[in-house]
Amino acid sequence: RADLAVYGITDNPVLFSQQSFDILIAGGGTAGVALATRLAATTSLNIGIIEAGDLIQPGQNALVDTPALTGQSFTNPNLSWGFTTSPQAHVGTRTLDYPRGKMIGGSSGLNSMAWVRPPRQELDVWQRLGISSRWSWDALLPYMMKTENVSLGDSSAFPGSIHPSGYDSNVQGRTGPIRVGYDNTFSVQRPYIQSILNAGASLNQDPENGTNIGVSNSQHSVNDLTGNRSYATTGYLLQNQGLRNLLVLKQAMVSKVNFTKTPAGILNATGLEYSVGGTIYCATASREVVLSMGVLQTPQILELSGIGNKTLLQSLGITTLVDAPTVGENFQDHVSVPTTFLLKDPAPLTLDALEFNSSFAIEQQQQYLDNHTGFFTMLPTYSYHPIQTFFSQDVPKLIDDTRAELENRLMSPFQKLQAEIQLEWLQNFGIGQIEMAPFSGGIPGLPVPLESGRSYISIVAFAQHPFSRGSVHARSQSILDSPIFNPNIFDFDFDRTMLSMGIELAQLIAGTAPLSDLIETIVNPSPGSDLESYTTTTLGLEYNGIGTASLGPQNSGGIVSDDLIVYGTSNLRVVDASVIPLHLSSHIQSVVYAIAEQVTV
Ligand SMILES: Cc1cc2nc3c(=O)[nH]c(=O)nc-3n(C[C@H](O)[C@H](O)[C@H](O)COP(=O)(O)OP(=O)(O)OC[C@H]3O[C@@H](n4cnc5c(N)ncnc54)[C@H](O)[C@@H]3O)c2cc1C
Repeated sequence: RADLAVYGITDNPVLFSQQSFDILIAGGGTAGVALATRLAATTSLNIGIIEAGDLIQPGQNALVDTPALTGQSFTNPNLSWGFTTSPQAHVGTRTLDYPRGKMIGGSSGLNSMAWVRPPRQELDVWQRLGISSRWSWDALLPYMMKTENVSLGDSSAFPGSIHPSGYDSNVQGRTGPIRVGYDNTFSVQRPYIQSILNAGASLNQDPENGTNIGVSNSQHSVNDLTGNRSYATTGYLLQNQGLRNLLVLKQAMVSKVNFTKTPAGILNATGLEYSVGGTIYCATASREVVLSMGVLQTPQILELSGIGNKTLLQSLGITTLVDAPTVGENFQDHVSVPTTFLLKDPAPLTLDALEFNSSFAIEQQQQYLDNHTGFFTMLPTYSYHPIQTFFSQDVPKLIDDTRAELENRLMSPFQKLQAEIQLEWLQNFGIGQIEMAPFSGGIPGLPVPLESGRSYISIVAFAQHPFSRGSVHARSQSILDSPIFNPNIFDFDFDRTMLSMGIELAQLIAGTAPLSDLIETIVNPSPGSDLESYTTTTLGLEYNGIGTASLGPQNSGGIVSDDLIVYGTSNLRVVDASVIPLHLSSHIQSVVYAIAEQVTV
């Protein structure tokens, strides 16, 4: 097979349309870039990617590179799509921001870099949903390892940790494209860790080995050689720029998948339609088309291409090619609530000091430039806990209440099965229900504002297995109109209860020595305030959305088969976070990369 006439990265839509591709990928994000680069490097297939965002070169934008600046890019229109939810009925009609990466590398260039391995049980349970063991822990582990290059670093700073001597090369990858480091800069995280252990949490020396319960030295997708983010662009694409069978078109919007129909009525994807500056172009693929546009836009493009709920498509004036009522349904994400505590003066140095102590900020900037370490590389520590660890007395009532809530609901068989599994998990000591993450510093925008010149610790609780299910659907026939996105937050009271427990747990940790010795007072929620209204105004999503083009049998609501092919088509595949059927007690980028790594064509 001849190589492409042009390869690398281009912004020329005409040149792109003239190439002979075997495979076209819509969306050059986390999964899209990982998949394209692997396929191009290991096969002779000609691969094209169409990405709406730009290429951000290493060193070009500190908001992408610098760990401690994570969060500042979330609403930056040059880097993020900046989606907003529909008004949320159960939280006072609030709308919430929902950032998604808009650049080559997608959300891997925007995210908070937590690198977490999900637990074995939570992947293996997919088989109960009718999904093949091809997606089990044992099957995915080699790919989770293949994507990572874990650097041991100096983790002796972490209280109680035996790394690197506890490092297990049977489960940790050492040669993959994404550089992963252990945290090595701690400020108030250190007393926090001692306090959460003193409050009853366990220490986990080996969280990558199938059980992630307890406190461990956290990993992040940060390159310890540069102190910068490691992501799909730097790890996969820029390392493979010489591949003559890979071409990326940047700053172009995919607007539709083109199909022909076989005599048997099966759709055959022939290529993609895309627009640049209002002009429509087409590129063709002789073998297959892959959708990797992420959890909100993959279902949107399916619908715009005629695959979705027939009634909805009719209302938008779109001809239905495959009636697939569950496209865009089954959305799940973790929900979170923050607490903040004012530290006594003189306080330990926190990230707040970068704002009010200019000599410290200059010193840290220099350390970051010289040694690639220090406060500019600092990210939150995270840990996972079953509710039994801290709230065992509440579990029986919680289960009864949730069961009663479920009995009154109209649910699809797929949802019912998921809910049954989640109920069982409430009695399972190996399933994390609450993630706790301490941030060294205050969080702006909460009801009680930050006092300048003072230092804080913030503790955020994240519910890992909400029962609520949301949806995302096309708003119109145009890809330029953002989809209607309803995460349906707190549709189940269970989810609210989890966050109330999270606030209680944060207060327990902050009230336990040695952290308690450092704290002057709790600031948010303010003492005596109404917790329900506090949670309503301050809750957030964790941006780990999944499930909108789910793996699963077609007759129970799955959109893609075990090989990720969309039902009703012969060669349209979805490879991104949309295919994950049931939420995991972990951040998910490591799983998204592994899914892309596992695809063979
Ligand atoms: C703010 C934030 C923080 C997060 N924090 C963490 C974390 O700390 N740890 C963790 O593990 N996970 C985290 N996540 C989740 C994780 O990053 C994502 O789940 C994962 O990156 C999703 O990968 P994806 O391939 O599904 O989609 P993406 O990486 O989002 O890729 C989709 C790509 O498609 C492109 N695209 C969309 N529509 C079009 C179109 N019409 N035409 C052309 N291109 C298009 C987008 O621009 C994007 O590049 C976070 C996510 C966000 C957004």
